[in-house]
Amino acid sequence: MPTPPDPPIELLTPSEMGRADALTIAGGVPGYALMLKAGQNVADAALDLLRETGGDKIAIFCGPGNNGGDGYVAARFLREAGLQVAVGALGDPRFLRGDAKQAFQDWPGETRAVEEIDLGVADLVIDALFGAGFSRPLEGRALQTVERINAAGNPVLAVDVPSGVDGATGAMGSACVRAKKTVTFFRQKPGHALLPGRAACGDVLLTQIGIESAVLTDIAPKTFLNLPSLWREHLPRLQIEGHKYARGHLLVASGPMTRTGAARLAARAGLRAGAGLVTLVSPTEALAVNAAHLTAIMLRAADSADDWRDLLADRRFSVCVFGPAFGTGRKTVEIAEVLLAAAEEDRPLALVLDADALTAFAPDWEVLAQRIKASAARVVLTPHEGEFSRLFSKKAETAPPVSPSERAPSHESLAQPADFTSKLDRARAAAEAVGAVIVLKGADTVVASPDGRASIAANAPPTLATAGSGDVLAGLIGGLLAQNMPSFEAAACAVWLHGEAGNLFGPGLIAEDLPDLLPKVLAGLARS
Ligand SMILES: NC(=O)C1=CN([C@@H]2O[C@H](COP(=O)(O)OP(=O)(O)OC[C@H]3O[C@@H](n4cnc5c(N)ncnc54)[C@H](OP(=O)(O)O)[C@@H]3O)[C@@H](O)[C@H]2O)[C@@H](O)CC1
Ligand SMILES: Nc1ncnc2c1ncn2[C@@H]1O[C@H](COP(=O)(O)OP(=O)(O)O)[C@@H](O)[C@H]1O
Ligand SMILES: [K+]
Repeated sequence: MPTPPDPPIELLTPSEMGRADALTIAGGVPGYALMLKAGQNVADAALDLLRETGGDKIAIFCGPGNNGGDGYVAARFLREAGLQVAVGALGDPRFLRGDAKQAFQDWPGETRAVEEIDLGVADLVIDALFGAGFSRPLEGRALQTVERINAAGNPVLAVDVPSGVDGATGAMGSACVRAKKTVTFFRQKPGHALLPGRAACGDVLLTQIGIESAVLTDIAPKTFLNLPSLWREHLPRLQIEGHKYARGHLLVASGPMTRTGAARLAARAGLRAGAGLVTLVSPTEALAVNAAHLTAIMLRAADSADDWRDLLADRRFSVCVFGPAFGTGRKTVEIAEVLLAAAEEDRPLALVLDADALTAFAPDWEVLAQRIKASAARVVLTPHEGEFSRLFSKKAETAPPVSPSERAPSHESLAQPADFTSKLDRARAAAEAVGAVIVLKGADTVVASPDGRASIAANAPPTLATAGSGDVLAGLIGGLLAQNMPSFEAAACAVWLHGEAGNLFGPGLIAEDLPDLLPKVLAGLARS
């Protein structure tokens, strides 16, 4: 029997996790049984860490909710395992309720105030202050406790999420615990993948506590880790009898004479990603410089929006990457409009609008949204944070649709400051408002689809922060779209391939290196 493919890895918001919990309890599993298993998993992870670092003294900081409850359970198991356990409570533990109260009552040791815990002697700190219920920036005693834990510098094991990190958004307010490891339960949360939360978690250990995956049918999560399991089944498959046109013909628009490199990077990436043919469309003045650098990639001239209209009369051109280093003037808007208008039901066309093509519309995102919605083209927009803010800085005249996530931005403007508004929510709201797949780039690139699905990538190395690497990404997306991969999956796949190529190369990476790493990354993907 062939082994079934790995399923996509869902990320559950704290409220979705609450539903998973509630459905499990409604199915007959006591809530305290879940907490016992969670606390046991924390204790096991603590024992593993101590085996690495040595020592037998553990300080556990327990908060006023069920995260604290997990802490009291772990304290009991660790004491039973022969360790010296000091427990500090934030808030009076006599006011604990429900399962956390039970856990406190079952803890046979002493409980002191957090301030009384001596961090100088602890070999390991367990942070069970706040988890899924963390709801506002830390202040007062809670803030002081977190700052004291960080300043002491002991290795920290966080329960569920490092305290101070919002599990839904990865945001932190005033401060958060810096953990060496984070033990979480059932499924990871967006806050484990989104920055700055991801950086505060250390290694994330996913453990099971008796919640069945079947509860996800009811919850229908729409956020996923960007891993091959999310898009593998949509990868292009070569046909024995296939010809190059069956793999799509990708156009990439070049900028003027002194700004041609970005398009060539995108074009080469598109070809490596598997587009059957790639044509660079160059202003006449830049033909010679482009011609001097191209071999397998073809070259055509187009200067005006009319030239582009004529070019697109050839219906074999199926995808266009438009924007890298193109210029932000009126002509850019006109050509984008020609591209969007060229798509018809019987003339499929996919567009990757990147860089200057986004800035040229800024701040009139509603104009872009109108054009996209009126178009039959499949559209992917690939802004980095700066381009996103520029494009979406203007207030909506008519309220755009609200984000499906629990912490929806207000939509006064889609480009909210980063505080407690998540990158995930902003990308989702923009995808829905514009009617295109949004790739909101960065170290935690979010790909959001207008249908509400979203992925978060956690595999990209910081070496990708190098000039031209975004152009390569745009080309990769174009190359996959050319082979008819669906837009959301193509964008997510390209983001993952881009990250893996960066990992494969290591230090010293420049954008030119990326396209030629693709064969190795693709071969590894085929083997996995
Ligand atoms: N769901 C599951 O399946 C399972 C969940 N489990 C565990 O439960 C955890 C979630 O527990 P939870 O819902 O009780 O929330 P939790 O994180 O303890 O915090 C709530 C308390 O903190 C307070 N508070 C919040 N922010 C604050 C701030 N900035 N500064 C000060 N106070 C603040 C808040 O006060 P309030 O906002 O009500 O005033 C409230 O008192 C989850 O992370 C996991 O570890 C496991 O046992 C296994 C099964
Ligand atoms: N710190 C980082 N870690 C991982 N990936 C990053 C980081 N910074 C940027 N990237 C990635 O590098 C690419 C940069 O794209 P972009 O900002 O458009 O650059 P350029 O315009 O120079 O091509 C994006 O894919 C982005 O996700
Ligand atoms: K915690």
